[in-house]
Amino acid sequence: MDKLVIEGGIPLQGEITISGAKNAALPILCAALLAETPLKLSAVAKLKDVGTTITLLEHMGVQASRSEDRVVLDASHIHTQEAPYEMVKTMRASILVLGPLLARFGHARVSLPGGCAIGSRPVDLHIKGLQAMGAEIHIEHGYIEARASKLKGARYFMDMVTVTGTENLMMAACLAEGTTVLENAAKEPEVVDLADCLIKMGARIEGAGTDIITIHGVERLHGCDHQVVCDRIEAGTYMVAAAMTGGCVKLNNARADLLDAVIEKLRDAGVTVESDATSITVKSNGKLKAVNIRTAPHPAFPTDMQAQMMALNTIADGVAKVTETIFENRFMHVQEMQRLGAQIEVEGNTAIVRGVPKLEGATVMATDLRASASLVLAALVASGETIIERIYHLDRGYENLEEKLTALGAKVKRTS
Ligand SMILES: CC(=O)N[C@H]1[C@@H](OP(=O)(O)OP(=O)(O)OC[C@H]2O[C@@H](n3ccc(=O)[nH]c3=O)[C@H](O)[C@@H]2O)O[C@H](CO)[C@@H](O)[C@@H]1O
Ligand SMILES: C=C(OP(=O)(O)O)C(=O)O
Repeated sequence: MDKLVIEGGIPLQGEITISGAKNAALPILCAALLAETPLKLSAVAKLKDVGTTITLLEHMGVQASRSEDRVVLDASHIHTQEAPYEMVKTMRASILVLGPLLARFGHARVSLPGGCAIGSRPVDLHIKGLQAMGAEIHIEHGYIEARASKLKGARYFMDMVTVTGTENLMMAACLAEGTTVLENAAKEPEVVDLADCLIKMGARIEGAGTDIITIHGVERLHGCDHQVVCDRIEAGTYMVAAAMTGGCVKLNNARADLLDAVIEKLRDAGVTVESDATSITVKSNGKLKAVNIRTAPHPAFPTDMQAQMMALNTIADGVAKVTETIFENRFMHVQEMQRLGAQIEVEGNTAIVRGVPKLEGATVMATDLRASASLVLAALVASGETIIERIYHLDRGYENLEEKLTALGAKVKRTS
C-alpha cells in the first residue's frame, strides 16, 4: 500500500493550477445518462472517483473516451440500468446514477453506496424525493429498485440540505412531466455547475444557487460542451498549506467568490489573501492566530475544509473551537494529529484545539479523504519526517498531489 513521506519545515513558494472539481465532475458525468447525443467535458480531473464513475457508466453501455482532461460520453445505447455493489462500494457519489436512469429509462437498480467513513450517510431524501415524483421504490438485498413509467413534477421540501440529493432530484426532474420545485435545496457551487451543464443540454432550470430550484420537465436532452468548475476544496487545501508553512503561493484556475467563508477565516488567522477573477494568492509569515470554525451548508464554512482548518489551528496562537454540524463522525484526523503532538480534545461535535509551538514528525494513518489532506498539511510543518499510510484516500480527491506540492518546494515522496 502506498505511503507518503514528507519532510516538514519548508515554506511553500510558487504557483500551481487547481484542477476541475471532483464534486462537480461526478454528478456531471452521471448527467451523461440523460443525453441522447454525446456530452463533451473538459477540466475533468484524473482522480480515482472519476475513473470509478466512468467504469460504472461503461458497464451500463456508455461509450467513453478520455484524453488528458477531456472526457466524451455517449449514452445513446444503454443496455443495463444496474449499478452493482462491486462498482459502487468505494464511492458515495455512485448514487447519482439513480435519478438519471429512472428519469430516462423508467427503471434503475442501484446498490446502496459506500464512500468516506465520516458518518452513516443515508439516502432517504433522494428516495423520498423520487417517490414524491411518482416512483415506486423498494430496497432489497442492499439495492434500491426504482420504477416509474414517467416521473411527474412535484413540490418537494428537503428536510435537510443535501448536495447529492439536490443533484439527483434536479437531474430526474429534467425529464419529468411538468414542473418540479425543490425547496431547501443545496446552494453549493457544484450544484450550480451541474445546473449550468444541464441547461446547455436543453434542461429548463431556474434558481440553482438559491434554496428553491424550479425545473420544468422537457421531452429529451442532448449533449453539449462543458468545462467543469474549479475545485474550491483543492484550492482551499493549498491555501491552508501556504498559510501554515509561512509561504507565498499563487493558485491559478481558482475562484475566490466560491471560497468566501474560508478566506474570511484565513484572514482572521492573520493570512494575506488576494485574488482576481481566476486566481488566488496567499501570503503568510507563519504566525497564525487560532480561529473558531463551524461547518454548515454553503455559503457557510464547508465541512470538506474542516480537517484542514483544524490542522492550521494545531499550530496557531490560542485556543480554537472547531464544530462539525454536517457529519457525525468527521473527527477521525484528531487522533492522528495528536500523534504529531497536537493538543486537541473532542467534546461531542466540537473539538477544542490548543495551538502548540510546533508539531513533530511521526507515522500516521489516513482515514478518509479530507482527514488525509489535513495530515499532509500537518506534516508540511512538522519537524523531521512524517510518514502517512493508506494514502489511497487522497487519490480520490487530489490530482497530482505530490507533483503540485513538489512544484511549490515541498519535500514529498510516494513509496510503497
Ligand atoms: C460527491 C459529493 O458531492 N460529496 C459531497 C456531498 O456529499 P453528500 O451529498 O453525500 O452530503 P449531503 O449534503 O447529502 O449530506 C448532508 C447531511 O445530510 C444527511 N442526509 C443526506 C441525504 C439524505 O438522504 N439523508 C440525510 O440524512 C447526511 O447524512 C449529512 O448529515 O456534500 C457533502 C456536504 O457538503 C460533502 O462533504 C461531500 O464532499
Ligand atoms: C466526503 C467527500 O467525498 P464523498 O462525498 O465522495 O465521500 C469529500 O469530497 O470530502
